[in-house]
Amino acid sequence: NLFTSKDEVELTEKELESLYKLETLLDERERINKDRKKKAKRLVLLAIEEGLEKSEKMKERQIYYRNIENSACDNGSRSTKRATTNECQKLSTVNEYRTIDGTCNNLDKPNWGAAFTAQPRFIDEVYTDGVNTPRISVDGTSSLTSPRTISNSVFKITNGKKVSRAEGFNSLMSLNWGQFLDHDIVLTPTFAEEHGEDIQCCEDNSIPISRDECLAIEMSPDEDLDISCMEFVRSAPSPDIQLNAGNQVTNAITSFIDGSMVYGSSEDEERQLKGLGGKMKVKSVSGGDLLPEDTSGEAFCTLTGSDPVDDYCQNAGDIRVNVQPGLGHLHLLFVREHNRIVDELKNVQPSWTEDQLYNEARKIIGAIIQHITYNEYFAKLFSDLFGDEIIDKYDLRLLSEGYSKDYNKDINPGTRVGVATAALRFGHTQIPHEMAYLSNDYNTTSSDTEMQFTLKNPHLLVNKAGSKILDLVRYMTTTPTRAADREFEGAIRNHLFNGLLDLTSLNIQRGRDHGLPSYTAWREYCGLSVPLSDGDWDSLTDLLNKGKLRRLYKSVHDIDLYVGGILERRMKTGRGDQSYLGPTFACILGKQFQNLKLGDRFWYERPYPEGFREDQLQEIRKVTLATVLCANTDGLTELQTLALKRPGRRRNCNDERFIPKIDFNKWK
Ligand code: HEM
Ligand SMILES: [Ca+2]
Repeated sequence: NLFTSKDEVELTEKELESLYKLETLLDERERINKDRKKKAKRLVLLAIEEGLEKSEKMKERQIYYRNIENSACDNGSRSTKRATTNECQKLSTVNEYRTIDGTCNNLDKPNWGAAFTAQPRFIDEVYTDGVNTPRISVDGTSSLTSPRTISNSVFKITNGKKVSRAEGFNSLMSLNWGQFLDHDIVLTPTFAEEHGEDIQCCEDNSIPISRDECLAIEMSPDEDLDISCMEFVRSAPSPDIQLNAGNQVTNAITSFIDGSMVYGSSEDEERQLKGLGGKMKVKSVSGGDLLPEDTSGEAFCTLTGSDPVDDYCQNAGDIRVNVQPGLGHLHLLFVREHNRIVDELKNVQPSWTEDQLYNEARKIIGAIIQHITYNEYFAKLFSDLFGDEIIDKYDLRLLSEGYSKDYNKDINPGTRVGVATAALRFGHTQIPHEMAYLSNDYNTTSSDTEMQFTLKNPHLLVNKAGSKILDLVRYMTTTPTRAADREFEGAIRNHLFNGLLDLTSLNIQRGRDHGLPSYTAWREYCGLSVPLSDGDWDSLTDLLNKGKLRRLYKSVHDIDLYVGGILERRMKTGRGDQSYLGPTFACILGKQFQNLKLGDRFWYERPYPEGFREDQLQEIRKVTLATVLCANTDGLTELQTLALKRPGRRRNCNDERFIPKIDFNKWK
């Protein structure tokens, strides 16, 4: 106790007044919280009767996941296979290598982080009926403003031009890395028709169709697009649904940062992708090895038709590989690196079997992806992703030598709903207006392809039998990303996948679909200041555009997490630069990536057998994205040391002072 009777302090009148004000404010806040809780409880009680009925109906209905029949489900039926600790103990490699579906990572909780489990939450779901009906305003009666109206008001480019501001310091590789990482930790399946076809939620782009699987988006009065209904299919409920809880959604892939987008998240996928001799399957063409062709005909991919020879749909460990060429390139890069590592290992271990080569190469690839993510993506971007405060608070710093002893089997590594549905989607602000090639003088850009024409279309990557990859890599490592701000390019805000679709509207609606609590609940969860009343807009000093928000939402407590998170002022890094993220998204992502580090038994800094021998670990610690790019890009002779940043100076790929190489003799 600071105030003992001896040194009791006499307060001035002004100080007394402030103290009194503070006490009143605190009382007021407590009352409001009590009221809010009471209101929420009443809603849940009201919903129990009607809601339970609905939840039963959802469970009974056969659920068909889009495009993933071949992975964890057989013939479209749901996989209910779950691992047990006993089964895990019987696996011969349980101490050394990850399973393909992420089971048995945690030996007490063998399904934590595994594919096809329910996404855990940081904060409980909020549904109006306690089950699956999207939330309404906290006033208890008004519905929330349409996501598209919000998008048109706050996410549109307003600088008079069509293109948003460039960041200047970060290369497009950083955009690709964010998406590649996202596709390692989460894939949320949506409903689909019985045979996998897309569900339609709007008739002729104008009239919403009434189906339980739909939440079509209403267009706004000030509309650029000539439609009055935007497609939106709801996420499929998780098989792990609890009778008396709200709807939960599924993660179809492993949450762990384990390279599942390279190898798949099920044995079936793995079998399809594995080649001979421990290597991954490739399509060998004159420009080098490319990703294998999708033969299922179900790839999320449309070819342009004008280029039938230079176009094909790729197959990889994650079904989203064809979403954009920069993402597809990273998939290809790590398949090439896997195959290169197998050759290196064979040199030093000529007697190893196919399986030994495959398993060890897969383990090294997983380690490299973890290392690049925490070392370069989180910490070395100009403007760190989180800022140093978050890096320290959430143990995100890597060791430069020795082993990590931080593994904690009580930490659930599962990708949280708030991460997948909102925080990690910050990356959508960085998407550029166009893609192109850059020639070897680093000056001449080929004619640009507007971004919307490169989506779902791998042409720029596979063009001319792979011989344009070098030009694409030059473009990706040199061109800046768009700023991580509130502006989103028309290519994704009006013409996503070259259609009439708005990614930011989808993000907001997905939050409501998944029962995400509103922005202020997340601030409270993160220990940040919270508005004291429904009308306390002034307390949102971290947000820009308060005026606009006031027109869009009835109460400060109605703001969608995605909207609040994007509009928040960005945090400062230790050097005084601006980081990428505001405090709320930084907190959500900080916690998630702490869980993915401390809750992963195979975290690469752990000792052998889960991790590596110490001398091997030192080799992995040297690797940068530039190392991997130099080793696997035909004709690339020089590159900056940090490929996620734009080049200051380019270094020779063979200069190991700047672009180090793994010494595989350590695997002897
Ligand atoms: C050209 C680039 C990109 C395109 C076209 C794209 C497109 C999409 C689409 C269509 C969705 C699903 C939206 C929905 O219906 O809910 C999505 C989800 C998502 N995106 Fe992106 N995205 C891109 C880049 C990125 C980047 C750079 C990041 C992160 C840094 C990112 C993070 C996410 C996350 C976390 C999800 C949720 C995944 C899930 O739960 O299944 N995206 N994106
Ligand atoms: Ca994974």
